Amino acid sequence: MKELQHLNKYFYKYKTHLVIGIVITIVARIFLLFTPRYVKKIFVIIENAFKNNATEAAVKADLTEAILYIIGAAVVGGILTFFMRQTIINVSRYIEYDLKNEIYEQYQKLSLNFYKKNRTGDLMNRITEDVGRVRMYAGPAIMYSINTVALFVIVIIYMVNASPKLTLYTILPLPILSIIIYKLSKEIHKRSTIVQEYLSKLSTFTQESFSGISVIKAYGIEPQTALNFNTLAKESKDKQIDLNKVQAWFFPMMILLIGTSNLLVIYVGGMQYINGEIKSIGTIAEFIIYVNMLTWPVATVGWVTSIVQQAEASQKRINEFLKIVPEIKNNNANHSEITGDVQFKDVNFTYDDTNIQALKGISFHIKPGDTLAILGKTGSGKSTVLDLVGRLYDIDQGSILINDTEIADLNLVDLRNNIGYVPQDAFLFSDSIKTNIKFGKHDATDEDVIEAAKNAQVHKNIIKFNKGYDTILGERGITLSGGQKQRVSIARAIIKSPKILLFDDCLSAVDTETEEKILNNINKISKGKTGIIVSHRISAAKNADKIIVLDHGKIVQEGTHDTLINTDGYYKELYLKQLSENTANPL
Ligand SMILES: Nc1ncnc2c1ncn2[C@@H]1O[C@H](COP(=O)(O)OP(=O)(O)OP(=O)(O)O)[C@@H](O)[C@H]1O
Repeated sequence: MKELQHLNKYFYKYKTHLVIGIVITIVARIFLLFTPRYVKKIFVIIENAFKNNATEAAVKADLTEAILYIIGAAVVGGILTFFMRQTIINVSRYIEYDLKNEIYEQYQKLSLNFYKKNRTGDLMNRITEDVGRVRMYAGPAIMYSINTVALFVIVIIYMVNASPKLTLYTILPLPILSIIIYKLSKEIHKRSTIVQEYLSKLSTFTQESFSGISVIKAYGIEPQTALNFNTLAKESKDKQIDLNKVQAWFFPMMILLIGTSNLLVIYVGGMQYINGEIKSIGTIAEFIIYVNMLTWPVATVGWVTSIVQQAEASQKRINEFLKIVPEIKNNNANHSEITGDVQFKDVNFTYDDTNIQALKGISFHIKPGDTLAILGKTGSGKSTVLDLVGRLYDIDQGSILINDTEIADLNLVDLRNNIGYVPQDAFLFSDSIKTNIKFGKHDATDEDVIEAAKNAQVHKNIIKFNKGYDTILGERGITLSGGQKQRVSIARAIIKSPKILLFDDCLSAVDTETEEKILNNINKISKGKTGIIVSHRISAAKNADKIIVLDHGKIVQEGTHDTLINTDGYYKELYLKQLSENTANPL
């Protein structure tokens, strides 16, 4: 229960609902317990009528009164039971909602390292399945526990009053029932976890094969894929049948134990009646109803125990994530003015997980409004420089200054709001093109969106789609070409009009002519803005105010296009190579 203490703050938050729920539960039980007592009364009325030769009218009047009491109590009890669920179960839904938000907020704060260390499936499971199990504790488990305790206390008092000996025999099989249900629930949970695992394996497999359907078809491996699917589906079916075997025991066990208790009541009660220890046969009828009333709540003791154990395990997993202190923290609550002056001073950076030293002693200075181009072989550290400017990671040694202030001392929100980042793999959400472009600036007008798309040279493509800017992208929508995706992603960055623009090899999928146009537009609109362009192409770098060439995390060349094409080294080699390759579009 230690882990579940995390929920206490929520129970406190919804204390009024909970208290009302508990009171309603107790009152509802009291009303529902009118039934057995009035059933006994009916027996007594009839027994007395025979003994005393009562008139038919008098018996009818007494019976009608008793029946009306039973109906009235059942109606009130039913209404209160409805409100019991409406209060306690609703609280569990509120807690589920709060907990999901708490986890999601924490996810957003955690750094990229966290996402690399944890699988997406695991992150999703904690916010869905684990929270779902915790909800079962916060709602049904609490409701059934209160219900059971309230019912038990009241019923036992009534029963002892009626016949202590019969009470003892009646409740004797109940603990056995509880233990059996507990064991069954545990086994059901164990087997259903396995079933769940197989279901998620099956859905991951299907999802991957649909995403990679073009590769599957191109390689003609449909029969093999179908065979793999069949194997997984068969295993999944076998596990489901295993589960059904245990589940099938649940109700027969309950019926058996209820039957045993009923027989005991009839036998022991009958003997007591014959011996004159109980006065009315109605007591036996009353006890039979008690037994049936108690069975379900007692069975739930076993079920609730298993729910609490599962919730404890799930909350433990959730707490593991909630306790992680975000690596990248906002160290400045005040507003930071960002102008776009970016300076790296002897920066070293090593990735934690791979221990790869991606940057070694990097130094450069970009003044507001200037453009820096970074070139270098694959894996030389270019993207890492951009990630560090956006403070996606904190550095090990050296310093990164923005406006002469250490990057870690700037307000993180202001820093990121002033950065427009276009990643290597343009990621677009399954939404309209317009929403994807507006992602960087929610209050952008339609004119702003069109302007940004024009500058990114993608407007003409968009208006050719039937629904233009309202065209939906992604799974249920259309698929953009690699170059179109990159340009929508550029429009998303420039619409923000940020102080610093970061382009990570984001023009690789567009032809050099379009690249030229985009770069010209960016030059025009980014007057006074700082740009860092990572590229493998000279065409993207040649107009930059400064160019650096990286190799194995070190700067091996730096200068302008004119100086570098006249200096032996990587830049000149690349220039000559691309010049000969691209005679149609001279550099
Ligand atoms: N998230 C990461 N975790 C661990 N190591 C990384 C990570 N990203 C990059 N690296 C490693 O750091 C080094 C520099 O990578 P980086 O992505 O900065 O290179 P790059 O020059 O941008 O490459 P490319 O041109 O292929 O995009 C590489 O050796 C890479 O394997």
